[in-house]
Amino acid sequence: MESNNYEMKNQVVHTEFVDTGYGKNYVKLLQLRREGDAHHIQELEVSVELTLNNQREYLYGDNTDIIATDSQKNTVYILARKFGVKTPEQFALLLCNHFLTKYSHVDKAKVYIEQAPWKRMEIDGDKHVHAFLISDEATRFCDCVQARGGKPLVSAGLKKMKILKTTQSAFTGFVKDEFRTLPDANDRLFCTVVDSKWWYNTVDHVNFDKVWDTVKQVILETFAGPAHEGVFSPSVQNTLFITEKHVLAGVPQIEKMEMELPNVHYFGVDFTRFPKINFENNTNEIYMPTDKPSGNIRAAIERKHMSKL
Ligand SMILES: O=c1[nH]c(=O)c2[nH]c(=O)[nH]c2[nH]1
Repeated sequence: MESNNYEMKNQVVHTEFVDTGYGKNYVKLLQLRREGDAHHIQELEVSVELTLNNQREYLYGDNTDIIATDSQKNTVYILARKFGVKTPEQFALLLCNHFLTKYSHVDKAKVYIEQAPWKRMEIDGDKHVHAFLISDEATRFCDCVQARGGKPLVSAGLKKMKILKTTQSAFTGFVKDEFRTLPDANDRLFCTVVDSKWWYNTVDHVNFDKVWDTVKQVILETFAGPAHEGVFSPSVQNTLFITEKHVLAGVPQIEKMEMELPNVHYFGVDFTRFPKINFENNTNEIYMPTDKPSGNIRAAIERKHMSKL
């Protein structure tokens, strides 16, 4: 990065660039592919960022090297039209490769894509050929970063997936001191909003759609357990770690995974404060959903490559 000396109010300030980048955010596109009556859609929001090999536009107001963010936006549409969008990851790779090969003064290209969660409508149990419904179960996203001369680094993720279970969750045995008021909970509700991201160790022959579905299923199964028994969770921390372990065990192309799980609290309402009310003898349990504050638990794990000695 270029360094520069700037004289300001008779003082010379020495600075150098730590990082630069510019691009177009949130370029929205919908791809429609018609296969006879069967139509397929893919809606994406694409953000592009380029880093150039010099900073003359910042330093001197010299724009000769700037590939306008407007041109970057056009590139998104042109490449989608020319090559089609197969998966968000494949499209991010295509864009990074394009910017690095077309412009020799681009040092690094970064693309972030979010996919709109359209699902095919079902009418009378049949999948509709051309009608869709947005389902915000989870948001799929991916990231691709490629530096000149380097391999593309692709990560993908799943966020905003809210899940809840009503038993098989406990939290006991934590620090007992003068700051503690929370009692041990042997059986509590467990609700979280999954935010996860994983990094690929290869981009060759990866079925990105299949991996995304697999990771989502592993997260759900590790949280919920078998349909009729469930699985016990001693803490959010332990469930988070076991989920990441299962993902790395199940998908060899994933090198590293991070998750952030807020602990969305559901507090029991204290009905002993209403001594004059007769609540009958029933099984209604009433909780108070509390979105803030929430606990927040996060961890990232990566493969440890053991030497073969
Ligand atoms: O699973 C949990 N982990 C914590 O660290 C924690 N802290 C807390 O108050 N409740 C919980 N639950």
